[in-house]
Amino acid sequence: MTLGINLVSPVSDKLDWECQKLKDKFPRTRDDVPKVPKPQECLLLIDGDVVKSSQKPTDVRSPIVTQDHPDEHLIIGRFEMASEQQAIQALEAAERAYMYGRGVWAKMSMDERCKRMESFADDLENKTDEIAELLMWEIGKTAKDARSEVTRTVAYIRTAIKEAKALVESESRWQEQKGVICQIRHLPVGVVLASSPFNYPLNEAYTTFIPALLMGNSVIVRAPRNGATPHFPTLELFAKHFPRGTIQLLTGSGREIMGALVGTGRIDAVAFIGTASSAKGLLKGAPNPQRLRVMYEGEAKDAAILLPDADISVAVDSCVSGMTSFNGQRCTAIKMIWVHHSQAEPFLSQLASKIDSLVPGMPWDENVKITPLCEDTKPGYIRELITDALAKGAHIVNGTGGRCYRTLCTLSILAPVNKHMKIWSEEQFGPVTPVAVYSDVQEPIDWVSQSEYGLQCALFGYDEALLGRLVDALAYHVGRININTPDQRGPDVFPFTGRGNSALGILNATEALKFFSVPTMVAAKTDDERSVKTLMALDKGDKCSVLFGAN
Ligand SMILES: NC(=O)C1=CN([C@@H]2O[C@H](COP(=O)(O)OP(=O)(O)OC[C@H]3O[C@@H](n4cnc5c(N)ncnc54)[C@H](OP(=O)(O)O)[C@@H]3O)[C@@H](O)[C@H]2O)C=CC1
Ligand SMILES: O=C(O)[C@H](O)COP(=O)(O)O
Repeated sequence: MTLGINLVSPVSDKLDWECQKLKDKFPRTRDDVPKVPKPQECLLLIDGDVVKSSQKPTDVRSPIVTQDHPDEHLIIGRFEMASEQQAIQALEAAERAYMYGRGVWAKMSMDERCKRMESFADDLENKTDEIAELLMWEIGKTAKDARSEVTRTVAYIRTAIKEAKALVESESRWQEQKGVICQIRHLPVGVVLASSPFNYPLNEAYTTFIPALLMGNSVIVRAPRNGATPHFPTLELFAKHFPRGTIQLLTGSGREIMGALVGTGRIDAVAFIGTASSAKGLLKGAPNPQRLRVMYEGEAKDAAILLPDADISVAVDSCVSGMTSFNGQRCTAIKMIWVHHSQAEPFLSQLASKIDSLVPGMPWDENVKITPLCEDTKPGYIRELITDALAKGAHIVNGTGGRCYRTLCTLSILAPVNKHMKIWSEEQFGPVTPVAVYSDVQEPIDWVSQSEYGLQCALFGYDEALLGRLVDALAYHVGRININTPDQRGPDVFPFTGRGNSALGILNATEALKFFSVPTMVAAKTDDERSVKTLMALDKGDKCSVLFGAN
C-alpha cells in the first residue's frame, strides 16, 4: 500500500487559474509582442505542385495571448484543410511516382538518392532559424528547444544517409548456406503514410519519412494541426530535390485525410506517432490489416524510482529535467515518481524548491523554462487532474504549483498519490507530476508491470542487489532503463522503442531503413553452375539494377 506522509514541504492546495503573476508574463498589448513571423500559409504539396484546398483554411492560433486581449490568441498563419479527394490525389501521385518499384526515385541508385538527400539536408539547415521561429510561435517551445528540434532533425538525416550507404555496402555480397547462393537487397515497400505528433511536429515526421524515402518509397506526410507551419518552408525544398510525386505533404483533419488513405487499402506502411486511441481509430479502418506495415510510437507513463540509497541531489536534478522539458509534453517525460518513505521528505522539499525556481514566461524570454501550452484543452485537463488528486488525499507540495493563466501553467507536484486518482494511471502529457511514497520496492515494480504503457524507466540508487532486481523485473516491461539519469530518446542512433501502448516498432535510422523495406533474395542452387555463372555476370554489369546494387 502506498503511504501517506507528514508533509513539511510547502503545501498550497489552492488553485489559482487566473493567476496575475502569470498574466504579467504575457505581452501587455500587440505592440509589446516582439516579432510575430509573417502570416504563413501552409499549403499542400501534391504531385510536385504546391496547391490550396477548396475547403476553408484553418487559422493557426499561437498559444500566446496579450494581457489586454487574453482570450484572443495571436493568429500566426493558416493551414489548408485538405479534402478526402485531395488525399486520394496524393495517393495516386505517390503510386504513379513509385510505379511498382519502376519509378525514377525507386530505381535510382542509393548513391544518387543519398546525394539528393544530402543537398536537401543542407538546404533544410539553412532554414533552421525560420523553422525554429515557427515552432516557437505555434507550439510554444522555448527558442532554444525549437532550434534544437531542427538541428537534431538535420543531424538525423545525415545519420540516416550514412546508415543507408552502410546497409547497401553490407548487402553487396553473395551469401551461401546449405546449397543456396543468394544476394539479399532491401527494396522499398511502396507508398508510406507518415504522421507526427504536436510535440515534435517536424522531427518525428522526419524520423520516419526520411528513412522511407532513402529506401526508395514514395511518401505522404500528414503534418499535425498544432505544428503545421514549420513544414511550410520545406515544401519548396521537397519540390526542388525529389522527383514529382515522391513526397506529398498534407494538412487538415487527420481523421478525414488519413482515414480516407488507410481506408483504400493501398497504403503499404503507416508510421504513426501519437496516442493509442488515435492509432486504434486509424488502423481499424484498414481493409487489409494483414498487409499493412505499422510503425507506432505512442503514449507513455515513465516512472522514476528512487531506491532507499538514491543520491537525492542526482535524483532531483534528473527528475526536474525529466518533468519540465517542454512543460512535460514529451513521451519520455517523467510522469510518475516513486520515492522510498525514508527519503520522501528531503526529496520532496528539494524537488519543490528546484521546480519553484524555474522561470515561467514567453518562449522567446531568456532562461525561460515554463511556456504556454498549445493545446486548447490542456490547461483544463491539468486542472481536472489536480482537483481529482486533491479530493483524494494528495497535496500540491511546491509553492508555485496550482497556478495558471490562460495557456501558461506552472508545474505542480502532487504527493502522495494513490491508485484512486486519475493521475495514477493516465498520461498527463503536461505540467503536473505525481509522487507516490512506497515502503516495499515491489510496489513500483508492480506499478510498472501492470501499466498499459512501457516506454522507459529511470532508477536512482547504487545498491547492486536492489538495482539488479529492478532491472531484471522491469526489462520485460519497458524499452530502456536509465540508471541515475533521466529518460530520453537520444542519442538517436540507439534503438528507441517500448512495449504495450507505448510502441510497436523501433524509431532510429538503422531500424527504420529496414522497416520501410523488404529484404529480398535473388537465389540459385550452388550446384547449378550455369545459373550461378549467369548471376555473377549480372552482378558485374548494368543489366540488373537490383543485383548491381542500384537500391
Ligand atoms: N513514443 C513516442 O515516440 C512518442 C509518443 N508521443 C505521444 O503522442 C501523444 C501526443 O501527440 P498528439 O499529437 O496529441 O497525439 P494524438 O494521438 O492526439 O493526435 C495525433 C493525430 O492523430 C489524428 N487522429 C486522431 N484520431 C484519428 C483517427 N481515428 N484517424 C486518423 N487520425 C486520427 C489527429 O488528427 P485530427 O485531430 O486532425 O483528426 C492528430 O493529428 C502523447 O501521447 C505522446 O506520448 C509523442 C511523441 C513521441
Ligand atoms: O516525443 C517525445 O517525447 C520523444 O520521442 C522523446 O524524445 P526526447 O526524449 O529526445 O525529448
